[in-house]
Amino acid sequence: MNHQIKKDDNPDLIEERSKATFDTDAFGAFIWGGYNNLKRRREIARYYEDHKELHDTVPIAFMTREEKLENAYRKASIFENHIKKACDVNNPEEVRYFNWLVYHIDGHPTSVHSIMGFPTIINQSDKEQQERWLQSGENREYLATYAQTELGTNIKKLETTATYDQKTEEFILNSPTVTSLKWWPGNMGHSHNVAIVMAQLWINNKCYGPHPFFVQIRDPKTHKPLPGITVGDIGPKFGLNTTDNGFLKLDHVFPNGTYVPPVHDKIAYSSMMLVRAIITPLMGENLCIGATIAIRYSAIRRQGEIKPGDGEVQILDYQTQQHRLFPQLARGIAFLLAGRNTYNFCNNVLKDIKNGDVSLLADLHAILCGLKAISSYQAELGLEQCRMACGGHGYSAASGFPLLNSNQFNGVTVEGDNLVLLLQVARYLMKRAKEIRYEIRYGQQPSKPNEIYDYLFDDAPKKCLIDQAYVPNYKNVLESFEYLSKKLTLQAYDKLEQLKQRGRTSEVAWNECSVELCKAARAHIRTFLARTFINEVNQVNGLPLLTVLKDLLQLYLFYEVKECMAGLMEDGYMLGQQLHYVKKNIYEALSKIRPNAVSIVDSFDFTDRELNSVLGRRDGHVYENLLKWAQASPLNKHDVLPFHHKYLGRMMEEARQKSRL
Ligand SMILES: Cc1cc2nc3c(=O)[nH]c(=O)nc-3n(C[C@H](O)[C@H](O)[C@H](O)COP(=O)(O)OP(=O)(O)OC[C@H]3O[C@@H](n4cnc5c(N)ncnc54)[C@H](O)[C@@H]3O)c2cc1C
Repeated sequence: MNHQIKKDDNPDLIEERSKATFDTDAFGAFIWGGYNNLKRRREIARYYEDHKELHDTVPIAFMTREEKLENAYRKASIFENHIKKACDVNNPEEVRYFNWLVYHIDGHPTSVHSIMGFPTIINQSDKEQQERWLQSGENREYLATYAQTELGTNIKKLETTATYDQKTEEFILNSPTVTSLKWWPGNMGHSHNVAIVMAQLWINNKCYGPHPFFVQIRDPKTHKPLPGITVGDIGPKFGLNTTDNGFLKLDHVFPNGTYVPPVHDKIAYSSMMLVRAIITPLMGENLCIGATIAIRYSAIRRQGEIKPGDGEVQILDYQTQQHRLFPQLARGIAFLLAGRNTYNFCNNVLKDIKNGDVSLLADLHAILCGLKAISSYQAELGLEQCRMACGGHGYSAASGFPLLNSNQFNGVTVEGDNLVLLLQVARYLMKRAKEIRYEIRYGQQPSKPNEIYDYLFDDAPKKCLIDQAYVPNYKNVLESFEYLSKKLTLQAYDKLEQLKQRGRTSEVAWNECSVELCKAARAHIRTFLARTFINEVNQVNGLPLLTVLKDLLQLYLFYEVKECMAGLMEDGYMLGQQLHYVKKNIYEALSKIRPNAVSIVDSFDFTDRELNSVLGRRDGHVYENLLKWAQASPLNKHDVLPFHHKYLGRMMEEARQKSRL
């Protein structure tokens, strides 16, 4: 049963919705972690809808950058009055959802304080600092950005210095070179007045590595930059243009406070870990939003015939359209599920770290790096598929894709460039490979199961067992991923060791293996994503929902096998005939998903505000609203543009006069 059916909607959507073989609310509850969460999302969305002062005055696609910022500043100033009424402020998911509804996708002027600056203060300050800065930070008496990246430096070699002056007992922060300028921190350009600055700590001519410093960059009252601070916006970007990413030059600045070392040196990265943990479900959500827009539009768009004379078909009936869109849907769901799992894992490990237990830190770090890299990359490619699937209208801002996709572009870069992150996963895998080769497991109790990488130590079947069984065997597919991941890990390790034996330094050998190291990392994350999806589906009760989830899982798993078939086939592990079974499974899953496709995307329960797309509207009334959208364009405020006669008009008039001569 589809709960979105409404009498006056587009008849094609009503027809699609009436075919649902499962309950869309049950699916929604599965996706959002239970019926109560689904209910709370609806209540929060209703609150947002009922409070017009939180809405954009015009679609932001029609606003200049300054107008976007002013609109977001306006909302930020009333946000606090509303959030306590709209949400349980102790529930991060409710807060995130309300934020998303109010500010939507293009960033906003308090975002970095909430997701990076303030969490850093919470996680990395001592008791005295907390007394001074915690409550006031929560009240937003100040707004803190997180300033790590520099114009031209790499993280390990940050050039910003924090030198301890023994005489005055003060730290002096400095940007000694042009490349040391902080560049990119969100909201630093104009909105925030405090920066958590990562700087190399120098005491007595000895460098203690990068450490965070709490630096007041603007006067709390006048908001003018403080002495020694040069700060501003870095200019327009691909997306996120409602965020003022900034530059910062520090000229002998004295931050407050004394230095207290963290419980563990890795805790300095806890803010980044938390953000990475949030990124994967966000990537899933973005991809599901793109799939929702494209699938709904494909259900109302009729173009061409399949059987001559039978009339124009919905473009969703073309197998190519299904093959383009449904895997994005399945991947989006896989990221949502894996993201939810790792977010919980991350919070638990961060608690452990605070208590001095860092035993799971490496596992967490590797999984977060890898998931962030894979989910952001695949979401970017997938959203582009969704855009292309909408033809010409996909290119219009009315589709929502220009804003959605251009903002997605930052996902592969922020919080660590994807390739650099994959290489970090590979470092972790190389440690495991060494353990396998030497038959020892450093620092691990063999009795303590570790689902993330235990498979690397197990003996998987030497032959791929994918067959043409009527019911696909997911275990066989998972074993194939495990086989490939282990093979690529050991191959990369052996090659590294051989290169070192031939005299290469570790660093040079590493660089010469880096493409293969990234492949191993991708294979490890693919295995993790597949296992999580299988585990989640296995926990579902209720046959109608289970059936549709299994269709999506079937598509997900076999599509991923197809993506990595070269690796599976090159050593004869998988045979040509098995590839045939894989493709058969994909096509079969596409046709099973087709009748439920609109109901699946309806189950996400995205509001029109979230979709921000004329093409993806819930009611399916696309064409009349495309006209309304176009008419709202500021260009159409005038019948004749004010500068027309000055240029084009004059040009045409002069040409006409010349031809009369
Ligand atoms: C929208 C946006 C918001 C941001 N917000 C913030 C913020 O709030 N605070 C903040 O501090 N920073 C922020 N950043 C900066 C961001 O974290 C960095 O841009 C990102 O980590 C990549 O670093 P980089 O720009 O120095 O890229 P580079 O390190 O210069 O990477 C360029 C290329 O070189 C390759 N490369 C680099 N190193 C290696 C290596 N070791 N091995 C192999 N290949 C390598 C990369 O794969 C990449 O292809 C933001 C960036 C963006 C785009």
